[in-house]
Order: sequence, then structure tokens, then C-alpha cells
Amino acid sequence: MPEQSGKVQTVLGLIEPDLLGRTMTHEHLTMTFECSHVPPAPGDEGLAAAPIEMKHLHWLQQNPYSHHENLLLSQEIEAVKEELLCYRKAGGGSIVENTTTGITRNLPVLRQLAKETGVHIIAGAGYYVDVTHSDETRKMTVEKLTDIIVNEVLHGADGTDIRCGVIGEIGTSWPITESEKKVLRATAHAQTQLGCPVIIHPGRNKAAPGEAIRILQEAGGDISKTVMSHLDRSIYDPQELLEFAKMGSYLEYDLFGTEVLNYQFNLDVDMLSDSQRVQTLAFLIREGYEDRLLIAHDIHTKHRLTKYGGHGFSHILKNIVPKMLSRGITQNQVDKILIENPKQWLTFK
Ligand SMILES: CCC(=O)NCCS(=O)(=O)O
Repeated sequence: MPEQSGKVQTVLGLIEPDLLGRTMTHEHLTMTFECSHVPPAPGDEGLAAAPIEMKHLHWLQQNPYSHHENLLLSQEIEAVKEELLCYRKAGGGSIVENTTTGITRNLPVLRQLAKETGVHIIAGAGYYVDVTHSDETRKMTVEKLTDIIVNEVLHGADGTDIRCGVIGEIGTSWPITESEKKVLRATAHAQTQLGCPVIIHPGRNKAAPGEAIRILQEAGGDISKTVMSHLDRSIYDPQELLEFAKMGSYLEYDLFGTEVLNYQFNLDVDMLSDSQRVQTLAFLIREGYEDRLLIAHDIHTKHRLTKYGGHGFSHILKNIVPKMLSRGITQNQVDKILIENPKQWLTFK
């Protein structure tokens, strides 16, 4: 039985699950997102190249992926540290940092932030979407990929002794590519060895979450210990959502704070507002899924930090929790979503 059994693995070492407290299960504290740059609309090239300023904020909030500098969250370590201190003051305890290979994971910075702020930080093992896979990664067998992921959890990643406490976010596109399928299978094999939590980033299509879960299932993964991220922009129809929920993964609404007219990555999607996210949580609770729900902000660009006029890491605790309570979700259910469910998911079997 690995030493992680019954514990949560943070970047500072193993902790008792009860120490986690309120937990955001999908955030980024340092990463780069140039792989997802969207060219600006004709005429907006000047805005896209201008420094971030108050007078451009509305444009930036609506076009976050067209501004190169905005994609470099890795430049904001001091601002993120300040945010984490505010998060603690607001009652936050832990954050799962989902940055995987391909989007500039920086484990020494995560360790430093955990030490300086007292927030428990759990780092992610594995690989982001295909477009970030190196030629070397693409050539690897499932066995080799499994070894690498297992090593990142048991011994440390990126040449450090800092150990990851979840596998993911494992990136998938739509359709899921051959290289991503191998990584999914390796994830399932590593999870079988380790009894650890897994978190998946689905492609931007309503069929994508189900397809990723099927691949994991066929490879022996433990779906009850797997989180499906980004449901906010993936499955809208209530019946289709319930069909997906029956597959048994955790259901994560992790784009709280993102309110946009046009979702740049898929213009067919009408992105949920925060009010609609709360309504969806209430719906899933009524349908019996309160033990499966998780929430977060998935901050991954500069403009969502308070330094740049964004909502920051405390938005859920300060604004969304009161809204949940005012819409018939009980304190006990809020605590399940923010404390108990993350604890169950993050504890190694
Ligand atoms: C690395 C951050 C990330 O993948 N965020 C998801 C953005 S979205 O696909 O849900 O728009």
C-alpha cells in the first residue's frame, strides 16, 4: 500500500484530509496559455497588442484569448500570492492547481506560494491537450506514459522532488486525438496503481465528456474518483446532463466568474452566467447529485486576477456562496460541495 493511502498529497507533503477545508478543485496559479491564442478580429490588432489598461478592460474580458500578454499568468507570482492571502482570509483552505505538462507547470513556485500563504496546494501530473504534446510524448507507449505519471506522483515531477497529488487536468480535444487517447489510458493505468484522484479537461463538444469517461473506463480507471471539468461550456441540455451524470464521475462547474457574450473557443456556445451555474447546481442537487458536485474559477489568464479588475480566487466564497444560499441550496450542501466532496476526491485510496 503506498504511503499516500488515506492522505492528501500537497506540494509540501502528505496531510490529513480533514486539514483541507474549503477547496477550489480547479485553478491555475502559474501557467502560460499561448497554445490557445485566438487571432484578434480585424481592426482589433491594436487592442490585442496594447498594455492592459482600464480603458481596454471590457474588450479584454470579452476577448481574453486574443491578447498575448494576458495569456502569461506565469508573470504574476506576486499578484497571485496576494490573492491567495485574501483567499485564506475569506475562509479558503486549499487549491488544486491543474497545470500539467504543456502549459508551463512550475512546481518550485507552487511550493513557494504554499509556504508563503499557508494555502494547501495540490499539483497536477500528466499532460495537457494534444497541441502541446512534444514529438517525444507522441511517440511514447502507454506503458512509458504510465511510468512517467506514476513517477510524478510517487517521486516528483520536472526534475524536482515535488510530488503531484492528482493526475490532471488531462487535456483532450474534440475529436480526441490518438496521442490524447494514449494519455487517457496511461492515466487510468496510473490511477489503478496509485488509487489517486484524476481530473479531465474535455474537448469543446457535448459528446466529449462522455467519450473521455468511456476511454478511462475501458482502460480500468476508477470513474468514481474522476472529475469531469468545464461542464459550464460542455453540456447544456438538462436530460443530456443527467445522462452524463449517470456515468458516475464528479461534475465540476469551474468557470465561476466567467461571463462572456461570445465564448471565443466555440461561438456556438452560449456560456452560462454565474446565476445559471447556481441554477444548474440546484437542479443537480434536486436530482440527487450533491455528493458529486465540485466548483472553482479555473483562473488561467491575467485578466481574472483582482490586479486587473477581475474577480479573483475569492469570488466563490464571497459572492457565489451567498447566492447559492439565497437560491435554496442549504449550508450543509454548500459545505459538501466546498469541503466534503473535494476531501473525498483528493484522498488516496
Ligand atoms: C488551462 C486552462 C484551461 O484549459 N481552461 C479551460 C478553458 S475552457 O476550455 O473551458 O474555455
